[in-house]
Amino acid sequence: MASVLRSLSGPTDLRRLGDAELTELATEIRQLLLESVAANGGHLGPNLGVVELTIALHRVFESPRDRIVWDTGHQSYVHKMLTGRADGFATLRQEGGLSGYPSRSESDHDWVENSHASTSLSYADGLARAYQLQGRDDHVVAVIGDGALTGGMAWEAINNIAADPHRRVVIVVNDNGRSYTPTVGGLANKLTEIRTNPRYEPTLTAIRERLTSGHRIGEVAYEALHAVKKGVKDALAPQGMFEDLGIKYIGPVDGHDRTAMEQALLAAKRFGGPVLVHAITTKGQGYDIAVANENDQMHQSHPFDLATGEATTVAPAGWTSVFRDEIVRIADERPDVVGITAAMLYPVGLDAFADKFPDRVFDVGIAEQHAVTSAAGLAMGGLHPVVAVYATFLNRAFDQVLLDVALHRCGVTFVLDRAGVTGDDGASHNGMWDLSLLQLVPGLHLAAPRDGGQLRELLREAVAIDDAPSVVRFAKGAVGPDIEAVDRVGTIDVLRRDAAADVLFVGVGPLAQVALDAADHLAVDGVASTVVDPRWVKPLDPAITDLARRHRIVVTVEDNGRQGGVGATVAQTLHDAGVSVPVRIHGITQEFLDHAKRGVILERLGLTPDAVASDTRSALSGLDTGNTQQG
Ligand SMILES: Cc1ncc(C[n+]2csc(CCOP(=O)(O)OP(=O)(O)O)c2C)c(N)n1
Ligand SMILES: CC(=O)[C@@H](O)[C@H](O)COP(=O)(O)O
Ligand SMILES: [Mg+2]
Repeated sequence: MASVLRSLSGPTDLRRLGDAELTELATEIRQLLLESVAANGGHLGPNLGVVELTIALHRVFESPRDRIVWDTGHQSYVHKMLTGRADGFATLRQEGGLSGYPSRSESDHDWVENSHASTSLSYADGLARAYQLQGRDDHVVAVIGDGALTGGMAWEAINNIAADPHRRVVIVVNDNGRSYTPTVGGLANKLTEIRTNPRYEPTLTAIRERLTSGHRIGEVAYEALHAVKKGVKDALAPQGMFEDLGIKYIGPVDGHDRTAMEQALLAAKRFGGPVLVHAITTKGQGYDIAVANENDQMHQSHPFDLATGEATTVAPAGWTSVFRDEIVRIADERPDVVGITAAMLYPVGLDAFADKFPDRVFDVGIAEQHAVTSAAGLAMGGLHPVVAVYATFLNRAFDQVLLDVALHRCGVTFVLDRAGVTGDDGASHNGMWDLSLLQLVPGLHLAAPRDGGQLRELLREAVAIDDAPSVVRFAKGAVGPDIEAVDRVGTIDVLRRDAAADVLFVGVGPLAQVALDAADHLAVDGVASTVVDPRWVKPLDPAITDLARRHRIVVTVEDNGRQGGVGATVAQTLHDAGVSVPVRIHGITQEFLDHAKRGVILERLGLTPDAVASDTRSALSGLDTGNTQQG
């Protein structure tokens, strides 16, 4: 690793560096970002875009006494390098290595680990209120992207922060005009105007020259200029909106001009009340291949070749690509079907639909709550919306699913990508909640396809439901070969049927293959099994009770938290039907999982054929000795 970065033991060392060293530091940081993300994958574009901004932040503010909160946290690599963790970047996002997001166990400089967007300003408001009550004069800084600023929570926080002229919160808007794709919405349009309006700077220069060239140089002229400048700026950008709310606006500032950033941040630090610094940056700055990448400016990269920017590991056709193709076929047949994305058009696979039917796919920004309730509105208006989000991000819209969609029996289909263990992005990204949360929603239909063929079939069954919410959830990454059923009982697929079977395996989604392989392991010991895939895990087909009655034990396997998941639902269903067959529930332990590869985590959780077979063997022998332990 290079010299200036190596010489830093923490952010205070930044203040002894001169301009030349600081410029060299920025170069070295970019080189380390490129090397470590090319090797490990990660968020290249966002971090290349905040190099100067982060250096300026840590020179002006005194972390950790001053709290710096990163919204979403995917752009905190530079912050990590400047707070003593540059050496760790060889292990970025690896098991036991550096997390790709802030991590309290890594550093006292890190505060928020949740990578769900739009939360930073609420943390900042809370921290600042605490400081006010304790009479502390420390500073709170929240760095929020233009994308995250489209999230509803951000505006709830702004409403509160602006309420008190003494609330010492510095909001740094990192405005690069992009989430993955260009950020959308009225606010984004105004921010875009200020970034790209050629009139803005020459107009101000011309006014300043005219006013200062006349005889009225001095306060009056300055005030006139200031009033006109503000007038011009108001015409171009929403900072008047912020100031009208009670938040001082500073900017727009070139976020790659470290000196300008430091001046703006110093002014904000001295302001002593709610203040917003509007930084204009470029995602991918310093790596032209990223800047030129139309899809997402290398927002989230797999390991790649530095020379070409091309991924070095070609990801096999995944679940998302199956959905991407099938939703276009459905859209061809069903003019009432429309798509909704929360700023993730490509990652959720709605891009092909949007290309073919641009008027029928809506990007609402990072606004999942709005997405869900506006979908209810679309359904009430006679359309059939398909809301495509990552499973974990639906959590924040649970109330909207429950009471805006289900209560009104709206025909809305939710497609949950990245359901189950995702791994690399840490605890807040695993889609381990939906099979539990959605079990609570009256009337909702919930499907977990085991392969691509079932995804296509279940998606069609879902969009055919027009009087209730329907959900289809699938995992991150590669999709296995289709698993043929030997029979179908009600909505349940029978995948294996041994004669006089002792064990009934209930394999959910892609873990149906784990159940099949575990049955193979047991067959070697002479243990016979039936393996079923419920397909619709809600409502669970009542045939499950008759199937269970004919076995000595039921073993469920799912890629969701154990608490309240499919296994728990099966156990409750059997209990309610008076079927006393013991149930072994295999799922994700109900805890926050540290980052690691999906396969490593599944192994650690015992969601493998060996582990499931071994547990089943001991459960069966327990039955033989009279120990009928549920679990
Ligand atoms: C609630 C939620 N929805 C979606 C995402 C996925 N996501 C991660 S970063 C990102 C874009 C963020 O854009 P912005 O805030 O402008 O930050 P930038 O990457 O441009 O620095 C999105 C949509 C998320 N993290 N949280
Ligand atoms: C930060 C964020 O929420 C996403 O960018 C996340 O990294 C998703 O990654 P995948 O799309 O690779 O699952
Ligand atoms: Mg952005």
